[in-house]
Amino acid sequence: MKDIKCFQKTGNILKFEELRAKLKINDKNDVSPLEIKVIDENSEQYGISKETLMENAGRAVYEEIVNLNVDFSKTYLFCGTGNNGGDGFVIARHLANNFATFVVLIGNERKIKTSETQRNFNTVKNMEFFGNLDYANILDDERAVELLKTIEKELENKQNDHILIIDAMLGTGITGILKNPYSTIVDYLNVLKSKYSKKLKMVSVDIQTGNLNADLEVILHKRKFENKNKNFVVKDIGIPKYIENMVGKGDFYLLNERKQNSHKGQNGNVLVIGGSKEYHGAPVFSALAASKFADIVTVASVSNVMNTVSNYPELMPYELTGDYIVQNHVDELLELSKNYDCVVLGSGISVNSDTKEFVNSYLNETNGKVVIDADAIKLIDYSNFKFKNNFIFTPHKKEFEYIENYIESSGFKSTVVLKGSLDIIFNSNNIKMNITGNQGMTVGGTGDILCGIIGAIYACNDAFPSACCGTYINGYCGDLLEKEYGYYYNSTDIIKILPKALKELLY
Ligand SMILES: NC(=O)C1=CN([C@@H]2O[C@H](COP(=O)(O)OP(=O)(O)OC[C@H]3O[C@@H](n4cnc5c(N)ncnc54)[C@H](O)[C@@H]3O)[C@@H](O)[C@H]2O)[C@H](O)CC1
Ligand SMILES: [K+]
Repeated sequence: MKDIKCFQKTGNILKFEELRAKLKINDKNDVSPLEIKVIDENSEQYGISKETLMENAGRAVYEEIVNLNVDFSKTYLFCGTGNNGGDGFVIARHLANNFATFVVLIGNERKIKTSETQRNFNTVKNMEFFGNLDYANILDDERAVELLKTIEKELENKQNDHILIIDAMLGTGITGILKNPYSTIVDYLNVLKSKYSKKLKMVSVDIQTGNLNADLEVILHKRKFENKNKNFVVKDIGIPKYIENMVGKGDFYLLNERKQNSHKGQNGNVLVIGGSKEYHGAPVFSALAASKFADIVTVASVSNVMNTVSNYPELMPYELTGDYIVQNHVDELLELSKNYDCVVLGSGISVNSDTKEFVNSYLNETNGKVVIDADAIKLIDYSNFKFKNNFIFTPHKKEFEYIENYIESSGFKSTVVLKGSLDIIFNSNNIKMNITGNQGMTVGGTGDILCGIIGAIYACNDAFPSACCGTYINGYCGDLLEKEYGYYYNSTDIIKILPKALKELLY
């Protein structure tokens, strides 16, 4: 296992708590299978390993079995090849020291899904070798029925004995309807349960498999939307609370997969609106960053910016009249925006009064996705502004002061990335922090790059995961560069290393 990074105390951690309190965001009670996958992955990165989680999970279920206070004459563990089965192997290890234990693996021994499950499976096999437990492998219905018949005989013959079935077949990884031999096993077990309700106890690990009529669900870490049993207990498996607040590699599971066999434009069209007579580099940084991820990136700006854009054939130019982007351009740019999945607005746009009018009219009228950065944040007339849910703001500390007063209002529907040594990403329902990045990133242009990356991801994804993953990627690029060059890198280096970061982080 890799080392766990130790966080440094920064002022932003207090800000995080303050914002969380203001937004009244509590820990979630019920989670989806995808959310649990994110938590597991981030736990590995920032807290405890998946192996330890599996050990804690198995141990927690074992303790619940002991709590039943029944002297089982035999315990059977039905285990799948995924991590739910892995939890089952851990339980078997604990059970076998106290009860007659029989482990059943459903599926091919060579197709065990993860290293942590494999490790626990190997131990079970060793225990079989030394006679500490019994083991059988089931590949089809026929073998399953044969074994279930022997269990039925035991229930018939031994009048006063109790038998325990542990369901470690499938957990959060189940997709679609139950396949054979699982469905045959579940149906048969349900028949046995109805015939021998007193003598047979069935306990499900995490989630009961299919419509298994379990006596108890021992749920791990948090309730899942799939948990249906009236009898359940939620067991802690040692995931530190802060993990759920961290952006990590697990968050990338929340992004849509890049479309295979796709044609141009299906993986995002981004329009960057920014730049002015004075600032020509900023929108180009945003656009170049976006172009590493999106299919088509256009820069709409004034002629001065077009000169810079023309050095990069990967960018499409759209030239506007005059020296600044102003109110006169509103209709034209609203029309142009309709051809794009996401607009990145603000880099280098400057702060004159005509531009202010443009920014306010444009944001008032657009219904599209917009990432709002830099000067655009300063120019908004907040007293007449709607924080729409398709807006992502990317302010630094000073720019955030414009927004902060509005976040408690019920009309606050936007997503915000508050940049800092510890970035805080939030909307009205979620809040997370990101710790990638380093001092080298104080160099000019990193903010422009950040909003470009977020815009490109947002073109094909939801706002909150886009904001989280974009922020993580930007800092991750800095961390890759720091490893090689210390703090001696600039924004062009970040853009150059972006493809490597994307390759490493996207699933
Ligand atoms: N934080 C936690 O809560 C932890 C939970 N743990 C346990 O891990 C499982 C989830 O494990 P995973 O490997 O993702 O999935 P499964 O074990 O559920 O199996 C997936 C496996 O099953 C096959 N499959 C999927 N659908 C079907 C179907 N309809 N019919 C038949 N077979 C199916 C497919 O091959 C999949 O690969 C969680 O529930 C917990 O028990 C960790 O141990 C600790 C942390
Ligand atoms: K299960």
